[in-house]
Amino acid sequence: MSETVIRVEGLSRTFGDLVAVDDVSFDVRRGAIFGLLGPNGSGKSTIIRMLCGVLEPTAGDASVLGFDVRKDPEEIKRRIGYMSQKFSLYSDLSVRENLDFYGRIYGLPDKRLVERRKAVLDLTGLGDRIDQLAGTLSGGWKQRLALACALIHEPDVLFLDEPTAGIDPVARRQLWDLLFELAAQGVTLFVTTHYMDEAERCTDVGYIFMSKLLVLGRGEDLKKLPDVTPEGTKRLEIDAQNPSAGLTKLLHVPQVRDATLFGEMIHALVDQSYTHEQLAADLGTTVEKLPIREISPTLEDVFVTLTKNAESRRNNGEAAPTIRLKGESEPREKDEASEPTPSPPLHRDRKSTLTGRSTDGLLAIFAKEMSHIRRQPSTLFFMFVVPVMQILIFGYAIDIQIENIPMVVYDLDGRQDSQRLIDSLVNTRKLKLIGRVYDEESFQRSLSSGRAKVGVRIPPNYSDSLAQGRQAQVQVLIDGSDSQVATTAQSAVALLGLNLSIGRAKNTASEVQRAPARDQWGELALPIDVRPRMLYNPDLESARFFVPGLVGIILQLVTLFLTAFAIVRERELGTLEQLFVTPVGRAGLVLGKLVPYSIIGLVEMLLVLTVMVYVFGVPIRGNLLLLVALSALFIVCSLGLGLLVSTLAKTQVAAMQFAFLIMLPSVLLSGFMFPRSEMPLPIYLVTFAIPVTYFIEILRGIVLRDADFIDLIPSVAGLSICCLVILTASIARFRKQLD
Ligand SMILES: Nc1ncnc2c1ncn2[C@@H]1O[C@H](COP(=O)(O)OP(=O)(O)OP(=O)(O)O)[C@@H](O)[C@H]1O
Repeated sequence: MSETVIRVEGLSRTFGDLVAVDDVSFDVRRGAIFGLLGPNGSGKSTIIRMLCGVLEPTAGDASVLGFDVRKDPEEIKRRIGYMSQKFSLYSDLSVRENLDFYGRIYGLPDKRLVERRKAVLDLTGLGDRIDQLAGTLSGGWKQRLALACALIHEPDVLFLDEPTAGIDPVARRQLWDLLFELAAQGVTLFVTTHYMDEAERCTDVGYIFMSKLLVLGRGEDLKKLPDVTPEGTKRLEIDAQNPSAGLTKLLHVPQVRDATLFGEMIHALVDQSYTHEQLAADLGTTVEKLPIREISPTLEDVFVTLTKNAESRRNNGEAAPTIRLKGESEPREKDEASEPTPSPPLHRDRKSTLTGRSTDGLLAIFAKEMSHIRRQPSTLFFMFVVPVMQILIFGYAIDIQIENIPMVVYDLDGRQDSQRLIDSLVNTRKLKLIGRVYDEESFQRSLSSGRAKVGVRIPPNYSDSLAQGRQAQVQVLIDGSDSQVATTAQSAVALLGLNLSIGRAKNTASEVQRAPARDQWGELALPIDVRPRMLYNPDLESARFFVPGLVGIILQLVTLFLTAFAIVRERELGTLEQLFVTPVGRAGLVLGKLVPYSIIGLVEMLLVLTVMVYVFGVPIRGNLLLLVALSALFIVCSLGLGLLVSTLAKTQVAAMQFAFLIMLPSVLLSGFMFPRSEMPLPIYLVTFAIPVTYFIEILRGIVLRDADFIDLIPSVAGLSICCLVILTASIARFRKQLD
């Protein structure tokens, strides 16, 4: 008897209350083509996932090549190949890149990889298309590529989950020819399918219905089952003129136990005693005009009959035990003493660089990720051009220095003093004279139309009042609809009024020789001299304040979006599931995906800093190395956030929404736009949970104030805590999803 390669005993799997696989047992021998059939949702894929070591059984045991699916899933993954239901390779990589990626994932050394690549290309006939992008292959060729990738490491067992779904009959046949070739080479094939003709091609078949294995055996033996063609009955194929009408008639005939359409023919299970003449008469014709022949059942007949029987048994509350036919597929009696020993590898040369550590596959994933990035111009654009555009647009647009506020003057005095007042207003540079008006209505209208934000009315007696030492009143109307503009205008005119008044007061005091105070040179001076001095940003340029903060926001935006999308996209395409069936380690998977983006993050950071220094003229006063080191910490934190988003979002659209949800408070509450100290207490407390808050403090500290590490300890501590919490949460969630 041939060696057993897959052994399944009492295997069950539940998802909550749903029993997906119920007490299933079977054996598969080496070199067999074992077909598992069953309707949608009957549990076929769940069985495959358990056998591939990616889903833990709820009960029962299973082993593949002698390795227990619970204890040694990684050993199994190294030795099996898996081809999933839908195309789950990388569309933006070429045939060669896909093959090389899988080769490296399985740790094939370079020389071996070249040999194996050639072998699988020869087998699948893909050699001419080696540089074609996988996404541009037709359905049949895609499946060949999937098969080639699944074979690159010479697996002993190949699991194929509905490999021919959605491809044309010719491509289907060609794929089956390849499978026969593999079986002839000694590879064991485990195939699930809906197609009965494919079931006929299998050496052994199992039929699963509503999570239970109903029948198991060789196709030919199954067809002879008494349940399928009970004693005293026969199966006929009837070539009726009008098969549908004929079927309806036959279903009412007592001797007809069952009838169904097979293309243009009627297949009927009838009593042995029911003659062809009677049948022809029941169909309203004669036996000469009605070709009838006795046939043996097809596998479809077998499964349809067994399903009906199982349903009626189930309805009667009876158990439906698995029907097992003698043969290789029959499970052995469980023998505790003789635990199966791992089979010797079928293939000779299984050299591999796999270490069995969790970092296996890191380099392969890293290289693949870099290829994705290279291939996608939109990603490159998003990574390098968008940040520069953002910093330029935001840096210029977010300018809180308000100057040149439009002003109209209604000068009723029109003499030298009033002109001096107007000149002084313009000289503040906060106000810009856009016109003069000569009547009250025009004065009001220029404000109500929004043409001017400030209106200055100088009374007719302005010069006289000054000359006579009386108080001169000047009316200034300010449009308050934009509070920032209004406040600037208000303080500009108030300050100007005060300065002009002090000037006049000084002159008067000088004339009467009554100085309120004198400076050290004996000159007339103000009694109290307050001297404010601006540090770090003496000209109060808003670019200096905003641009370093922008660096932090842009860095978070790009790294967060890229990481979240890179992982969610892979999940959406099904390639992540495909990767889980390979020996790639968890750390290898996570790091392989994150490291490229952290490198990109750092490069991007330097790019944005360059724009900051050379375009906005904001020099970095502090230590650049310290800035880069702390930026690296922030990038790790941002990547962690991306990973977290990828564990929460199932689709790329959802990832986008989650990422925005994170970005909004980062922009509005981090102190980037509005000072945190002005926020209400509850919101202020929330700002401590936003990582970019600390990074903006660090950036402003190093860039503007030459802050050193000691100055930054509180921010570094805050950022480190955020980083730790986010990474722990995201890695824990990500790991759980891998299990
Ligand atoms: N991760 C899961 N969580 C919850 N239910 C699941 C999960 N995976 C599978 N199921 C359920 O288990 C049952 C069996 O699913 P399975 O995918 O194994 O069926 P299948 O026979 O392969 O169907 P198909 O031919 O459509 O692929 C289905 O009802 C399915 O909804």
